[in-house]
Amino acid sequence: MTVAQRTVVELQQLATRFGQHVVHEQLDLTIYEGERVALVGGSGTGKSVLLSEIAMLREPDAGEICLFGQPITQLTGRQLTAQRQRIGMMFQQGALFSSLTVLENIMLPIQEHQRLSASVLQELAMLKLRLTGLPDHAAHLYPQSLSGGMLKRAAVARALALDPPLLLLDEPTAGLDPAGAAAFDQMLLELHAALNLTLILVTHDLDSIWTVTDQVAFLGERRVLVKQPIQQMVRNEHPVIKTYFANDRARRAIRQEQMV
Ligand SMILES: Nc1ncnc2c1ncn2[C@@H]1O[C@H](COP(=O)(O)OP(=O)(O)OP(=O)(O)O)[C@@H](O)[C@H]1O
Repeated sequence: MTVAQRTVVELQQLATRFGQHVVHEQLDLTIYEGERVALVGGSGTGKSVLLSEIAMLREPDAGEICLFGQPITQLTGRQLTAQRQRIGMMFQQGALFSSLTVLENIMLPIQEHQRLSASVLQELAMLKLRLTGLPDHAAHLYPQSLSGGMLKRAAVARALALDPPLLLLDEPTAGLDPAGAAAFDQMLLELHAALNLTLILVTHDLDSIWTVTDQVAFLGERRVLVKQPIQQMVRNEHPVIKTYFANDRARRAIRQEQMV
């Protein structure tokens, strides 16, 4: 007997417009529990906007968004709050409060939703901090004194504060050096396995796509052209997809030849 995969995100016939500018039209996308999905596409194809619609930070102009099997338009206020807690979001610049320490930043969402003693709150926040591989002393630092890599880990720790099963990341490795980006990717894989997460990341980082994701959703022509594993995507003959991955194809072909 096959077990039906549970959908975490289902987008049906989505439209997004800014005035006359149509970003998405009749966009469909389904993401299943446990998937590690990259949202990929040319600049301006609406990847970040789509991520904020999935995060319920922006409403689409038409179409339906179902999260964890529930259409969000049918949710009451309390149900919406509950649904929001099931989504962790890491913004491109980290978006931590500069006046708070890393630990205080992580504690903030927990404080908003749960009544806990100060010591339990701190313990929980420390747990998230350690999960992302940050050293304990980072807890008491302010965001501006962190390196780029540490800042991104702190942002992930905060996104995980409420134990969300779905983690969204907007260009997580942008601005990191190759070693830092590779270490970050490894951390994402470990978090995915340890916490049974569903991951959706907007990224232009081809190394991240190959390392972290098992599915790639390609945005083009105002919709998701295709969702498939990267191994198939790089062989896709659609002209827009072919152009996007042209350099990657060449680079990896050379690497494989060198390995023979
Ligand atoms: N608040 C806004 N007001 C007007 N236009 C917007 C707004 N937010 C996004 N857009 C437009 O929507 C389009 C999609 O933007 P988005 O940032 O999602 O693209 P993207 O695919 O993430 O691009 P990139 O890869 O360059 O980050 C762009 O043309 C952008 O200018």
